[in-house]
Amino acid sequence: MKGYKVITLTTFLIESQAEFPYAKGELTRLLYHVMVAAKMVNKKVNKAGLVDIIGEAGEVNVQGEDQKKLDVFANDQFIAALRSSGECCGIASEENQEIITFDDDLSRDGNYIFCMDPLDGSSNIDVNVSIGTIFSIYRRISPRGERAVLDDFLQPGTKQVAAGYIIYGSSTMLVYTTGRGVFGFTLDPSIGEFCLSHHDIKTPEDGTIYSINEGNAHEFPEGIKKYVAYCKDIDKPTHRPYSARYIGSLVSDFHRNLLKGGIFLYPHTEKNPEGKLRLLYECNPIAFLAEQAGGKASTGSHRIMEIKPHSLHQRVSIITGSLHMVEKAEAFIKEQEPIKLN
Ligand SMILES: O=P(O)(O)OC[C@H]1O[C@](O)(COP(=O)(O)O)[C@@H](O)[C@@H]1O
Ligand SMILES: [Mg+2]
Ligand SMILES: [Mg+2]
Repeated sequence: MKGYKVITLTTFLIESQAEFPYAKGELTRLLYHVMVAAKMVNKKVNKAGLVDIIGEAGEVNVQGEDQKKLDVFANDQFIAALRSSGECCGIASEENQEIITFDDDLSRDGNYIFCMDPLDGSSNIDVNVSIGTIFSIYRRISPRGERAVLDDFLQPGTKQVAAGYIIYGSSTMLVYTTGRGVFGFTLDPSIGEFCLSHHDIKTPEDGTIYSINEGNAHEFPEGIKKYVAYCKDIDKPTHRPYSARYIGSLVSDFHRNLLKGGIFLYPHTEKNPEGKLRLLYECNPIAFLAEQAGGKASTGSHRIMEIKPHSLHQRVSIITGSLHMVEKAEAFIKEQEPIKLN
């Protein structure tokens, strides 16, 4: 039987580390523990209907959302794995109001902080639609050995040393970047290993898929309304109308568009005047991956990764995906901006 060349994520992490002469293996160990937590969550997700992981946890999180049992389970798994890595001195999580820091000396000496959306696409958990985990890693700015502080987390996305997501779908994949391209690993259940399946992913500069929740269309800013209308126009030479695809899990919508070409938009609306998605653990990691794959990520007018965060759970508008499609959407938004008179 024709097999495939097995390059496991563990091997890949170790070999990539060799490219950094001064590396001490700290980031490798941290990413290794992310992989371990992903496997734990994957095991639960795969049998979500059979085990007691469906439904509400009975708590409301800092976002005012009802926490799902799987939100809490994933949060706990990642916190435990990151702690035992000894490389992580603090965590910002969608499910926790404040930053999580550790008392043990080993973790306090950790050089990295971790921002995470432990379970993305919560509204899809109970209906067997793909969901994910999103993460972003920074070097701390506070001194090693001390407790991590809020400022360690309020760094612009350009300071990320690594970012990625795990998608729990028809297969389970871990996709990440350390600023040297984007790589995808698929979990092979028969050997329990994430194996390299997508080398140096590049997203097409143009695509024919647009992803936006049109249920909010009446609240879209004018520029977004115009861009969505443009996507629906009939114009053969430019392959329009584009196809509308919206899963409602950021990870899954982004992943599809990353591979096929496309654009994902979640603009600000009356309901969410700042936008819905969170800068630290949804938009910044997605933006880093998009840019590393040759795509783009903006608020419509500003590069997401240049935003200086002011709070842990800050929300922003996001437009991300294929380069030319994002530029087109930005042009429609610019057109609608009031002309500034000097
Ligand atoms: O239901 P809406 O308003 O379209 O929002 C869907 C978006 O909200 C999210 O579910 C928010 O993430 P969480 O599930 O992690 O809270 C995104 O995954 C998704 O893109
Ligand atoms: Mg999310
Ligand atoms: Mg979430």
